[in-house]
Amino acid sequence: MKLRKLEMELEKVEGFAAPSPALEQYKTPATLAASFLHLAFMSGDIEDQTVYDFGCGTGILSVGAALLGARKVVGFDIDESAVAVAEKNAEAMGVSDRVSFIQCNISDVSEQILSEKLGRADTVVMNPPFGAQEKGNDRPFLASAIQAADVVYSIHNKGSRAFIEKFIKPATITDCFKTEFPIRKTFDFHRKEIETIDVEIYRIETSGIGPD
Ligand SMILES: C[S@@+](CC[C@H](N)C(=O)[O-])C[C@H]1O[C@@H](n2cnc3c(N)ncnc32)[C@H](O)[C@@H]1O
Repeated sequence: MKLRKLEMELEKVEGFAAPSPALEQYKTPATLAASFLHLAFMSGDIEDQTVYDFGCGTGILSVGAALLGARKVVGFDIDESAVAVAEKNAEAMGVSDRVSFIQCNISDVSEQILSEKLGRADTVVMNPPFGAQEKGNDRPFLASAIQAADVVYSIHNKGSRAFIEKFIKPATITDCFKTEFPIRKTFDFHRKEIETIDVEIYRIETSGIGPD
């Protein structure tokens, strides 16, 4: 599927009914979600692959991965109500045969892999909390992602490279793409209708690190 078509499809994905600031529930805009997934697709990390979406929210990245030909997609989110919307989105977008969702804390995913409930994926895609509400909220996402798949795509605040490089060792960053994230006014503390922040998309190779 071409980038523009994917973007148009992802515009149809419903967002959070009552977003939580503590969980940093910002839906990734369709333009950014489409270009993020397209990057992964062009590197051969989506089509025919098993893809996990960490902090899936209402499922925009899960649905997009399925539209780009992922064999199987599993989205994980701590918020039951977000998972319920994600399930409806997958159904409405005609991909529910290949996409499922699990309500859990992301820190518990490697335990589930260890207990073989899940197994490892080929690729993790994620737009984790940036730690704007509580510093370090992105850490459990990175820690679980490098255990869960061979390749990880993750969106972070501009200037995160040194921290990520150190945190994920012995996994390595293979690519970093700079882009913008337009965040619509979602919470009372947001002053502008749209606040655009500079972000970086990282591609990480884990060389098969798995749960200990
Ligand atoms: C920035 S939103 C991204 C949502 C969605 N992936 C998207 O791209 O639109 C981050 C998501 O992480 C989820 N989240 C936050 N902390 C979590 C945790 N400890 N375990 C699982 N999910 C968590 C939130 O509920 C939220 O849906």
